[in-house]
Amino acid sequence: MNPTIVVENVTKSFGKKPVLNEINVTIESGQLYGLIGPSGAGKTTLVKMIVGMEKSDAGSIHVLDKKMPNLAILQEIGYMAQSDALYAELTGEENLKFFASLFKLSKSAQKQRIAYAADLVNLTPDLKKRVSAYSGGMKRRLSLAIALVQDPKLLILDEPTVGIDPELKLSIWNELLRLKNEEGKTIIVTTHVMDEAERCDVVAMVRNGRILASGTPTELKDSYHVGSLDEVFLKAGVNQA
Ligand SMILES: Nc1ncnc2c1ncn2[C@@H]1O[C@H](COP(=O)(O)OP(=O)(O)OP(=O)(O)O)[C@@H](O)[C@H]1O
Repeated sequence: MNPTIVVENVTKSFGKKPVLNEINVTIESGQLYGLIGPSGAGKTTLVKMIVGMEKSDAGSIHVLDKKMPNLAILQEIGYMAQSDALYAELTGEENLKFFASLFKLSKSAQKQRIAYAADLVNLTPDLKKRVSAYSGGMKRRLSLAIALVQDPKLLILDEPTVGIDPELKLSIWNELLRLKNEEGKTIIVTTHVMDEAERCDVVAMVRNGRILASGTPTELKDSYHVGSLDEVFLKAGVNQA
């Protein structure tokens, strides 16, 4: 099977500021792929390009064999952005219904998916409340539920667990692993947190718009002769400087 995502020689600047430099990434079907790096490294810009929301200056991106941007492929992508794009005057349930209606789902499948997604993020008791009355963490959880609602082949989650308490964070990670292992979903997660990176099949360490190193967590630690991904990041950064 072809890889789900192929990013080739992608370069991007905003004005005169280079943000991504010659990025190459291949993500296989059914892989949980982590993009890890400090604030401003370029992770969000890269995932926005994979989704088709930003255009690269050079290079190409293919998702499920289609060159991005491609409107039809959006049916296959569940995207959770870093800033919540929610309708504040609608309830949580109405937001979920609205986003579910954008996808090819029957009415009964829609109902089932909304119940599943709301339950996963512990929002079922709050579905009838308006989003304007939600806390920051509740809005993050609703955004994650929206990304999952259409049952996409590919999940792209930009810092999905920021502002979420440890217990729920653990259950979300367990569900991501289940979606990968049992349903064969391909998942991209961006994170600042190394313990989340440890759970990924493959990790790419991003800094200053470049990929410093990539591989499985074990491969990375072995090749840098260190015991943690934090140390890999530090060593890889020194090599770049
Ligand atoms: N629309 C834009 N216009 C101008 N500069 C931008 C724009 N979007 C991002 N940038 C700049 O691009 C760089 C990379 O930003 P990006 O959001 O991709 O980083 P990130 O790794 O996702 O960071 P964080 O973890 O804080 O979200 C930053 O210096 C940011 O200021």
